[in-house]
Amino acid sequence: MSSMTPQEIVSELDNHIVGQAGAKRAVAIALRNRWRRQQVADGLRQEITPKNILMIGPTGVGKTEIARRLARLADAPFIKVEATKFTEVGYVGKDVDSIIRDLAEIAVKQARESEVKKLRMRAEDAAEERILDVLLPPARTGDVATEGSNARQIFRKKLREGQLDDKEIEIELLDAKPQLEIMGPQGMEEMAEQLRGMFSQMGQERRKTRKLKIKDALKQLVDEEAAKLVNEEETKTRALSNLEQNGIVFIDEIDKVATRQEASGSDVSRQGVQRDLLPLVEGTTVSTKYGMVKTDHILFIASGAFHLAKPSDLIPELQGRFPIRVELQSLSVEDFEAILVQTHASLVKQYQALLETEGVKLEFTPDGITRLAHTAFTVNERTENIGARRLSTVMERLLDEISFDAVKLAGQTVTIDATYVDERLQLLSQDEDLSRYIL
Ligand SMILES: Nc1ncnc2c1ncn2[C@@H]1O[C@H](COP(=O)(O)OP(=O)(O)OP(=O)(O)O)[C@@H](O)[C@H]1O
Repeated sequence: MSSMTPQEIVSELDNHIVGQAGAKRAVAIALRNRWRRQQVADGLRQEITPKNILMIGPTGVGKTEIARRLARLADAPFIKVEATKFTEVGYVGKDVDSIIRDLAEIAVKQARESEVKKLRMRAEDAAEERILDVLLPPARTGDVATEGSNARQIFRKKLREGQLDDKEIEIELLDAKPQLEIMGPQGMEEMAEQLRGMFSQMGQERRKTRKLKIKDALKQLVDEEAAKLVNEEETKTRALSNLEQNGIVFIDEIDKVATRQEASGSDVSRQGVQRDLLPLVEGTTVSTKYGMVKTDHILFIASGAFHLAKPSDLIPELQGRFPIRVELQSLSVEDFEAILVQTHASLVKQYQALLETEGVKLEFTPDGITRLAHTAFTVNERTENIGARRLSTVMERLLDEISFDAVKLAGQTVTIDATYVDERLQLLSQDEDLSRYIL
C-alpha cells in the first residue's frame, strides 16, 4: 500500500502527464484515501468505500494515462475496459463479471512476478547447480569427494564468468503444457473458467530433454526454479487481497452506454450494461478461478467524452456511485511541446535513444519542437482530434527517412529544426486527404 501524500502523487504524475491538474488531484486524493482507510479501526474501515471518479474529456488527453500511472505508483492491479464491449446479460457479448475475472488474472500474474523477483537469487543458485550436475554428474559413492567438489568450484567460476555461455548441453526441462481452449456458451463463462482450471491441473508434469547453449539453458532453468519456489497458494491469496483492497478498474467510453430514455433495441441493452455494472461498483462478490473476489473496495474510474450524452443521462444509481467529477482539458500547442520534450520517457527521448543505438545523434532545436507541435495540432483540427496520440503519428512520419537510413548515418548528428519539419510534413499536413491517411 502506497503511503505517498497527495502532493507526492501529483508530483510523480507530473513527470509523465502534462497539465490536467484537476484529474491528477482527484486520483491522488483517492489513492491517499485508501491509505487513510487502512489506518481506521476495523469496524469502521469496512464501512468506508471508495469515492469513484468520473473523468470527462475528449480522446487522447491523458485520462487513461493518469489512471494507469496511478496504478503503477501504487503497485495496484489495473484493468482498462470499454463499456461498449459489454452487453446486458442474455445478449451476445461479454458479461461484466469478466472484468473482475480478468483483473484477478492480472493480480495473480503481478503477485507471482514480484515473488519471482524476490526469489531470483535462490532460483539462480539452483539453476547453476542443475547445470553443474550436467557438466559434472554428482559424485557416486566411492569417488573421491574433494576432487569432485574442486572441479565443481572451477566450473562454477567459469560459469559465472560466462566462459561456458556458448557451450551446448543437454538438459531436462519442463515441457510447457498445451493450452486448452474451452469456449463456454454465453453467460456460462464461469463454468468454462472452472473447467479450464480442472483441466490445467490434470496430467502429470512432462519433462523433455533439450539441447541448448548454456546461457539459454540458464535462463530457462532460472524461470523453472523460480516457479518451483513460488508458493502458489500464498501468492494467490495475497494477490486476491491486493485486488480487493487496491484494485483499479478503468471503464472507458461510459458515455456510449449512457441513455435514459426508455426506448427499444440498442438503448435497452445500453441501459442494461449500466444496470449490470451497478452491482460491481456497489460491491458484490464475483467468483473467479482463484477464488471469490469482493468488489466493495475496488476503485472505479469511468471516463468518456460526453459530447452527446451527459453524466446526468446515466442511471441515477450509477451517477451516485461516481461522485467525483473531473474535467480534462483539450491540449494546446504548448502542451504538445511539453509532452514532446518534458515528460520522463517523452517521444523525443525515445527516438533519440533508439537512434543512438545506431550511432546517430538526433538533435531537436526549440523551433523544430514548436513546429512539430503546431503541425500535430493543425492536423488534429483539420481531420480528427485524437489528442496527444497525433504526436506519435506525426513523429513517426517525420523521422521515417532517418529511421530507414540510420545505418548509413552512423557517426553523424541530425538536427531537426523548423525547416526540417516543414520539408517533411508541410505538404502532408496541408492536404486534408493525405493527412487522413498518413498522419
Ligand atoms: N496530458 C498528457 N501528457 C502526456 N501525455 C499524454 C497526455 N495526454 C495524452 N498523452 C499521451 O497520449 C496517449 C493517449 O492518451 P490516453 O490513453 O490517456 O487517452 P485518453 O484520454 O484516455 O483517451 P481515450 O478515452 O480515447 O482512451 C498516451 O500515450 C499518452 O501518453
